[in-house]
Amino acid sequence: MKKIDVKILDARIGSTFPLPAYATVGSAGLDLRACLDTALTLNPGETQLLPTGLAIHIADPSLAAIILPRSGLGHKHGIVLGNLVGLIDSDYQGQLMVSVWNRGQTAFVIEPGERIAQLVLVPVVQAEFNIVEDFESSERGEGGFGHSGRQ
Ligand SMILES: O=c1ccn([C@H]2C[C@H](O)[C@@H](COP(=O)(O)OP(=O)(O)OP(=O)(O)O)O2)c(=O)[nH]1
Ligand SMILES: [Mg+2]
Repeated sequence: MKKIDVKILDARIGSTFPLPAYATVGSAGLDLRACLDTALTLNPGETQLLPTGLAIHIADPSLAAIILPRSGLGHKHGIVLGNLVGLIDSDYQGQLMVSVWNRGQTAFVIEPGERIAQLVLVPVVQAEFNIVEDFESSERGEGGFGHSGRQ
């Protein structure tokens, strides 16, 4: 398994709150916890930036991490991400932050240490632009945005 440097910024991580870990052998995501001192009420429509108590340094430019909502929180409680998806650059060394957005109709209470989102490591290809006048033609060409219909 790939090793990634992590700094524990809040002493509760690794003691009161477990360090993020894959829940099963096939898990893609590592759950991130809300490093809060007290419970936080997120009112309908409200967005808050929450600390996770962790910093990672991915270091390898061919990797990044994305922060995704947890499906249960998103589907059942309307708790998703204010930025929809978070992207963690391989050279970012600051605290992992989670923008939580209550897109639902009822207030939701986030408890200290609650798992609020998940982190997924993904491969990245960095590309440079090669400027051309015309592309070699493709089957799709410029068709897009539903040009092939719905069925
Ligand atoms: O949900 C998120 C999204 C981003 N970040 C951190 C890691 C990322 O590498 C950095 C910058 O994110 P991004 O490039 O998406 O934000 P920006 O608005 O373009 O800020 P910047 O000007 O710092 O690049 O913020 C988080 O901690 N959580
Ligand atoms: Mg940016």
